[in-house]
Amino acid sequence: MDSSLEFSGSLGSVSSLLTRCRTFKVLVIGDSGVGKTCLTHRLCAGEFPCRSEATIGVDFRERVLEIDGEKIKLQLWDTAGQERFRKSMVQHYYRNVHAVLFIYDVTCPASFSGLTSWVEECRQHSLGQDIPRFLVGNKSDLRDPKKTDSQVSQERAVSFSKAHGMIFFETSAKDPPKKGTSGHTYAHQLPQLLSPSCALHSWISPRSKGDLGAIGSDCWRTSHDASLLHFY
Ligand SMILES: Nc1nc2c(ncn2[C@@H]2O[C@H](COP(=O)(O)OP(=O)(O)OP(=O)(O)O)[C@@H](O)[C@H]2O)c(=O)[nH]1
Repeated sequence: MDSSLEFSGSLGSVSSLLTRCRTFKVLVIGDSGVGKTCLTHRLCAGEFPCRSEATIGVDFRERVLEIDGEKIKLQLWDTAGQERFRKSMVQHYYRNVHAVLFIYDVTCPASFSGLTSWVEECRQHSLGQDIPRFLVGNKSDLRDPKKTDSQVSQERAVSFSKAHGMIFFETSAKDPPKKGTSGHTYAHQLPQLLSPSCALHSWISPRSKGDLGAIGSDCWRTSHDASLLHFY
């Protein structure tokens, strides 16, 4: 082989090694129909899908973010909410997870009550307390300030998130909220919520490898850009 070709070939593989980005696995769980597929689609494709069917097993969506000059790949695992579509795959979901999003539908109190079984599933799969957890109330575009009884109040969600060491926010995969509602954060801001500049940074940074114990939700809260988290 021509030696110059050989040389440029090896340079190519070195550069592909250098540009390979670190990948972070984010597990998305919650009852069926709360909008996990739509949210992950919004985050990765930037739009609300015109059609969405029940997820069978798991779907993967990826988004590359540049954080502190480094390219980071978020790999979102959109898991099935229906028990019959999860079956024996569940243990694979929990392997090497970097963060978990617990999703509920703000207009469906049953999906909020269902969160306890998702927390329990995490416990059964020995998810460490150092793994960042987010509580996400989806479909805030459907929130009606006049129908408070049939919706999940933000106070209730804040209290749940505190009890379980989660960061809470409401969002909509679809539309902005109606006038008169508050506390909304757009879905496309979620990558920032997961960004190393708030918490993943200290977590993934090689120099803080020995410091995992210090990375709890309080640390996330205080280091966050407060404008993204309307409740804290
Ligand atoms: N208005 C509104 N509808 C939404 C929103 N997100 C999802 N939906 C609708 O809710 C329904 C269920 O959405 P999916 O994303 O398929 O729900 P899922 O949680 O992935 O459901 P499974 O795959 O069964 O676990 C669909 O009809 C969506 O169009 C939202 O933010 N606002």
